Amino acid sequence: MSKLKVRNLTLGTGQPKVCVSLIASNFEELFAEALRISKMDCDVIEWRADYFMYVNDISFMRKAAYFIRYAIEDKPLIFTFRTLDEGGGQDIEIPYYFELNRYMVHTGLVDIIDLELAKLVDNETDVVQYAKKNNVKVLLSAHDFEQTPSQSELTETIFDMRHMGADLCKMAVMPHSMSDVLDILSSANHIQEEREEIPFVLVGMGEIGRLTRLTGELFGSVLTFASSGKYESAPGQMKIPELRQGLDIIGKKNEGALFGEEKSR
Ligand SMILES: O=C1C[C@@](O)(C(=O)O)C[C@@H](O)[C@@H]1O
Repeated sequence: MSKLKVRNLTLGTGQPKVCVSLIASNFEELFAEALRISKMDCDVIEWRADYFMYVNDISFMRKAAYFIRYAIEDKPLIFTFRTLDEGGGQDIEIPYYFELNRYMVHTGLVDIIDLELAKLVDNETDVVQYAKKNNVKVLLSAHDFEQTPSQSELTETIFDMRHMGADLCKMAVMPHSMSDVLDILSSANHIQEEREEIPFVLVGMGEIGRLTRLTGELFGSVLTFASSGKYESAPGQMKIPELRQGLDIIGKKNEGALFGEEKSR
């Protein structure tokens, strides 16, 4: 598993790190949720800004980001604006999508920006280079809420993301059968075996996809998303205690001799 260091956290060692999404529509809710989530047993926080009603006001966005950073202290923060096409809460104009991400990099308050691969393929932007120049990591993502693409499509998409400069590559898709789940896991296994240097996340959403949220230590996904207890940012997310329990059971800690590694969390 390839390693990616963000603040004091190293993704890609031991168990997948647990991320909770911060969802709020107004300032009052944002304050309350940021403080509540900051006390949870998670490793990373994702601000899903597509649920925030002031997203078109850049100075409000800066204030909101300041408050989140204050509340979560030193925890790594992913800035995500998820568009409707990919299961998000609202849309914004494409030029503003890039401007907003650029601006979040500029504030120095976020550690990772999540950019949708499809937006980068279809539009000219220097936001990836800008983030890298400013030491903000780039997560490229793709979502399919309808189906699970073939195993080779999953794998190739992750490789394409890496090729386009992603520090972290993520796909979340919808399985409808256990053979879809196996395709997701097989693709993950292939990526970890063939391209060990790529930090990635492959998620199967929905109830039957849950297995993929638990098996990162075995199949290479470096991050897993949990429900905040109040909101799920995608179907199939578990609450943190049950997710942690599952990660402990499925992880390698009982197989030290077999895997030849020390458990680390
Ligand atoms: O891309 C992802 C993964 C996710 O869709 C999930 O399935 O847990 C949840 C989203 O908030 C996040 O941006």
